[in-house]
Amino acid sequence: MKILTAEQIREIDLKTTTYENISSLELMKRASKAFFDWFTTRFTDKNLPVSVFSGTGNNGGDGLVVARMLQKSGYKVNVFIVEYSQHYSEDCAHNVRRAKVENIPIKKITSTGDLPSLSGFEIIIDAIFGTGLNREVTGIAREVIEKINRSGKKIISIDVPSGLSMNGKTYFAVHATETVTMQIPKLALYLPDNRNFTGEVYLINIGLNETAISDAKTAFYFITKQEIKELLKPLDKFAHKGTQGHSLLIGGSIGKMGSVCLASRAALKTGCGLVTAYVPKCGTSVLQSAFPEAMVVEDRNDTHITGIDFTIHPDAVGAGVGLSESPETQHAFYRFLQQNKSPLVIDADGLNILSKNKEWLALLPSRTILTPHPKELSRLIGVWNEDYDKIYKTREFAKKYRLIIVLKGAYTLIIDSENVYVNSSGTPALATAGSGDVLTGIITSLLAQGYEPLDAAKAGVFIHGLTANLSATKIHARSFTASDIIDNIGNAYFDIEK
Ligand SMILES: NC(=O)C1=CN([C@@H]2O[C@H](COP(=O)(O)OP(=O)(O)OC[C@H]3O[C@@H](n4cnc5c(N)ncnc54)[C@H](OP(=O)(O)O)[C@@H]3O)[C@@H](O)[C@H]2O)[C@H](O)CC1
Ligand SMILES: [K+]
Repeated sequence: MKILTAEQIREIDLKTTTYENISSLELMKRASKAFFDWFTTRFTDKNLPVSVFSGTGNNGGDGLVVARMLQKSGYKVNVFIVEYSQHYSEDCAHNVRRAKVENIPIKKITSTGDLPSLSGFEIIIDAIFGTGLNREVTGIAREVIEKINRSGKKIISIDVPSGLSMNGKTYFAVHATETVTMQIPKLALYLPDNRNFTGEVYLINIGLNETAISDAKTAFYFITKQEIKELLKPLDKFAHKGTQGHSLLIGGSIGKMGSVCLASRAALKTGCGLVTAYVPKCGTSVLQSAFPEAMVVEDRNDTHITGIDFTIHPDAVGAGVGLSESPETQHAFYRFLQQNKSPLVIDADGLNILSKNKEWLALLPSRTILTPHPKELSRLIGVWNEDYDKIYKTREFAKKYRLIIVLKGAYTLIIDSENVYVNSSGTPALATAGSGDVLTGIITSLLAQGYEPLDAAKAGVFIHGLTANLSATKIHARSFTASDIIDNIGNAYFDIEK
């Protein structure tokens, strides 16, 4: 699914009205009806007093249409027009007139004295600014947003939280509980810096013209379940362990053997046929008892890896989990990188070793997958000012070394030399020890099964996140563990293939 800019969305609006011969008012009604349907399926108590804060543009127009629909269906609605401009868009002005005819309580807010008390409302619908925001919020609009943010009420933002910048850092905006955006994902809605403004983000279909959308060019994409369903290979009925790929996980050191167990279990649960773990001697009995399905090749050293030598021919390698950064391990890792030709995933200490030896990045096979969290990324590419800067620097880095970067976060990003993919699955429950080790195992397994690296990264990240969505009502987010991720990989496959 494409992620587009505000300008591109405005263009698609225009094309939709032209191609389908409908007015912009009709399109506004379509968008508002989609929001109304979303809202009324969640908030069924019509006695719940709702306040709609509308601006003077088309976002405000949406708010007014929604207010009219809510009142018509029996909800108690009050509209407050935040008159930050004397200029009303045509469609907004039309709906102000209609709302007055329909006796909807409307109050204009033009100065501080007009600020209403919010104590009587349970829900605030934020329709002050949408994607037309083009400068910092000041004046009465700022005062209203400050008051809304202090109210402690549930705030549902139409399209985007008012004040959210579409193409740079946002310093001030509505702190929405939920944001219900019109069909096209906007990058700003999925950036870590903006998490406090967007709340939970929902996409609603408003029937924009598909041709207009497909004509739009972008380098930003939103990974959807449908896309992953289409890229998953069917299981060959004559499959046997020799044909389903052989994953090799390299890592572990004294006290950090669990990471290799988790990565190895995850690899097998993701469907590869064979798993081998390359570990220091201290890890052999740990692996063999914790995860008997894995084969083990042990290093000559007891506590950490000092020479990565093996005779097997893995279809993919996942290296770095629990590896440690001891000098002998670094040297062993260097020699491994010099001779490795298998598709490769590098995580954790493997990334930190690369950060200390950046010239080794040139040894990585093309389309090697690195899976840093933001701290590990900053050690690789240096610091960044804000999320947009981070994305562009990461894409440059991916381009320079022909890599795929899986940048873990609330919305994990997958960045290669051209494009940026935003993962749509996952919950905060994934922020748990070993979650990254499991992701390494999942992606290594998909690589071993023959998926192209970019597909392996996208499917791996989506499946990893989906396990948390599927567990959300069964396992409390606080007690969701890395092993729960592994135990739910099969359920994720069922859910995707459904
Ligand atoms: N396809 C869709 O997604 C559809 C979305 N719709 C809704 O339309 C809005 C976008 O509406 P737009 O009229 O372009 O702009 P806004 O309503 O977001 O803003 C209104 C005007 O406010 C001015 N502005 C911008 N920044 C500020 C500021 N900081 N302070 C004061 N005023 C500001 C600006 O006008 P200027 O002339 O002053 O530049 C804005 O135009 C979208 O978000 C959806 O909610 C459609 O309803 C249907 C299709
Ligand atoms: K809004």
